[in-house]
Amino acid sequence: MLVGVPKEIKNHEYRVGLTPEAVREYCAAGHQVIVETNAGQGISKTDDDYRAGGATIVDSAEEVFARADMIVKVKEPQPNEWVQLREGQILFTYLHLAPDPDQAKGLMDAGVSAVAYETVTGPGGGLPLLAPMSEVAGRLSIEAGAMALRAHNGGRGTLMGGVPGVLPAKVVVLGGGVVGTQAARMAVGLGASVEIFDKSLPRLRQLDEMFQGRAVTRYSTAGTIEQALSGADVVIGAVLIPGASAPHLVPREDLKLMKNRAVLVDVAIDQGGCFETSKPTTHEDPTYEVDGIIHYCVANMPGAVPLTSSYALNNATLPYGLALAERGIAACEEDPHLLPGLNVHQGKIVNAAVAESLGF
Ligand SMILES: NC(=O)C1=CN([C@@H]2O[C@H](COP(=O)(O)OP(=O)(O)OC[C@H]3O[C@@H](n4cnc5c(N)ncnc54)[C@H](O)[C@@H]3O)[C@@H](O)[C@H]2O)C=CC1
Ligand SMILES: CC(=O)C(=O)O
Ligand SMILES: [Mg+2]
Repeated sequence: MLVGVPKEIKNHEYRVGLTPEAVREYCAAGHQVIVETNAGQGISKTDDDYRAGGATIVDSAEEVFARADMIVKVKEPQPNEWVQLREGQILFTYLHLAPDPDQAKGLMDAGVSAVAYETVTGPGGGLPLLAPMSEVAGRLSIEAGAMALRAHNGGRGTLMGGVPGVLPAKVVVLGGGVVGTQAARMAVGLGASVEIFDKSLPRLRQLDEMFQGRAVTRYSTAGTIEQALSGADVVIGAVLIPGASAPHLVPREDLKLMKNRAVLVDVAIDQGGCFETSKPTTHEDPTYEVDGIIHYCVANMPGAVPLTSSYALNNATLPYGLALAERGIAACEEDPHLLPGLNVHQGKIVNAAVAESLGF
């Protein structure tokens, strides 16, 4: 198969769909890979590094989209990319279609077969192609929250770990999955006081074991979340219902329960966000304020640490990408875990949770 890698074009997105090492694996398996010139610039990989892996470098994204049988990307295609996709072509990337009907329509109109990283499932449960970026974003969320708490950034001016004689910040984590666990680990490491909320009792039990009292767990209801908001300096939004738009766990009226200039970091923004007042922001202008509360809602957080993120992503996507390159879209029919990844095919949304969430 001819596999194509365009340079990412989303705001401050420096990751790349395939690393030179991954290109080498595709080529060793008998595939050809074309890479847009400078696609690896954000991870300090040159065109020569890609050539050494076996790739052919082409001058434009247009050429990649026109020639490749499968496009491997990181972020959802942007409007000028939708129109270059075509029937019979495979797109393998993050899509997050549930809160994005315009993109869904663009991909349906293009006729492309689009496999979304975030809805591929794992043999032991979980979302193996979302997990590595959730690890990155979870860890980054505490750095983002700590930065936003600083006075010159509009925040309350609380230091995460406090100092002897002064209380640490209180961090409330909504959702104790991959993002939430990594966020809690970083917050605990900085010495913050940490509460983790989830709806799954088995998950809360695992977290209780894991943190050994350094973070406390709470069952997630509207009432318990309201109680936690009043003391919070930073709230991390990390819930997920796979394929669906995130539930709004904090309505606007609850912002008044919070301390002035506290911070909300909505990692779940790519699924629409779990705070009513969230709207996607970019690395260029990551925060805004509503009712005295600072909101950080960057939808491609791992793009800020592209070296770590591109390698972590490729480690997870490589076997699935190779299967698609080998067997085409039939690989989805043959693998019950890759099948839920197929979101768009022959002009239709074919993942039930995504279709339902879009109202299609
Ligand atoms: N903004 C960004 O750059 C990035 C965003 N993400 C997003 O972060 C979100 C979380 O991802 P993961 O941690 O991998 O998901 P996950 O599936 O590992 O964890 C989600 C957790 O939320 C819990 N949950 C569901 N409903 C809940 C409720 N009402 N209250 C409390 N907990 C609830 C689930 O039980 C589960 O433990 C996703 O939307 C994902 O797309 C992930 C990576 C990067
Ligand atoms: C998961 C996702 O949306 C990201 O890594 O940007
Ligand atoms: Mg995202």
